[in-house]
Amino acid sequence: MTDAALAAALQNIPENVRDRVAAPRIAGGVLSLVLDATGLSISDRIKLESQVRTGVEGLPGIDAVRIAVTADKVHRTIIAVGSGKGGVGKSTVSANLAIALARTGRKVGLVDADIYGPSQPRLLGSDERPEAVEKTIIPVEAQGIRLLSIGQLVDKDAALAWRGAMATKALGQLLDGDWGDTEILVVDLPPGTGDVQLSLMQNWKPAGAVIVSTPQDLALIDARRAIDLFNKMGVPILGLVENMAGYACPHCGEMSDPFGSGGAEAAARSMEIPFLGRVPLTLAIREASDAGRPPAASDGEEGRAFHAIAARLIERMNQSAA
Ligand SMILES: Nc1ncnc2c1ncn2[C@@H]1O[C@H](COP(=O)(O)OP(=O)(O)OP(=O)(O)O)[C@@H](O)[C@H]1O
Repeated sequence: MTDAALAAALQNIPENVRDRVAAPRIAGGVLSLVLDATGLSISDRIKLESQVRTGVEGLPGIDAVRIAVTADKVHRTIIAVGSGKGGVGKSTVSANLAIALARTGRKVGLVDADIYGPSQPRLLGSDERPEAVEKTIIPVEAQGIRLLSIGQLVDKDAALAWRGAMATKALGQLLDGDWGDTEILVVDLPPGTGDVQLSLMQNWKPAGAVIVSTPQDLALIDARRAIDLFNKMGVPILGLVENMAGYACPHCGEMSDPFGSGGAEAAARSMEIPFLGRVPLTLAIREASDAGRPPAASDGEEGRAFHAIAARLIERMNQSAA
């Protein structure tokens, strides 16, 4: 009878989730089994357990059901995106880099931890509010990536007034969100070298950092400071991105270099860090970004720089993992 009851119970579990069931047995009318929820988000895990329970509960020979849910830890690579000062396009680069990485087939998430200007919801054209299950926030989906932003949790002015402890607590909520099978988590940091940066490095150990700078000397001096901090904390610099490098005339497309050219690449060389590439200053990038249409999400000319930078970043990640 027990064998027959067990066979009937397994038959009643939907076929697409049967692979996740292990060690089923019936003893004293209690059906027990192990359910493998590896890679699933909390809400999908709850759905899976309920599907199995609904399938087997009340069948002849089964008085009670005990399900042990297990999950292997998904290996996740955290990439911090920092800059020495504000306004250099760190958020623009983070968003487009995350999208470009996702377009290579990886599962990518973006954490907007910039308490001074959480702009990712606007850049990704998403005004969806994330929900929470069992106090864990579930990222929203936008432009092929998953997103959690401080800007989704509180209004802009509230975040601006935060000091140390509050900002790091918020960072924790974002990073410990329900990222499911996300493989790469890009973290858009506030500019400079403050509590959020320190907390990220101490508590989440990013695999590496990408530094964004403009070609101006001043920005590069600031960038060096950010690089120093990552170095001191033992976080490898994956590379430097030069943003707003050269101005593309919106009429004729001709490039000019109001701030000189090659400065960031030379600086990267002198600091012995990889140069990941440059993104030109163009009206099209600004307009698309402001309209919530990140250039990297389309195949147009403007996205090309970001795709090339993502490809170089992947090479670097592979090298530093080897
Ligand atoms: N390559 C670019 N071409 C044209 N405009 C750009 C480019 N990169 C960024 N911008 C524009 O510059 C402004 C600042 O960019 P962004 O918000 O990404 O900078 P940030 O460094 O994250 O700033 P903050 O530190 O204030 O958050 C935005 O209006 C953005 O659209």
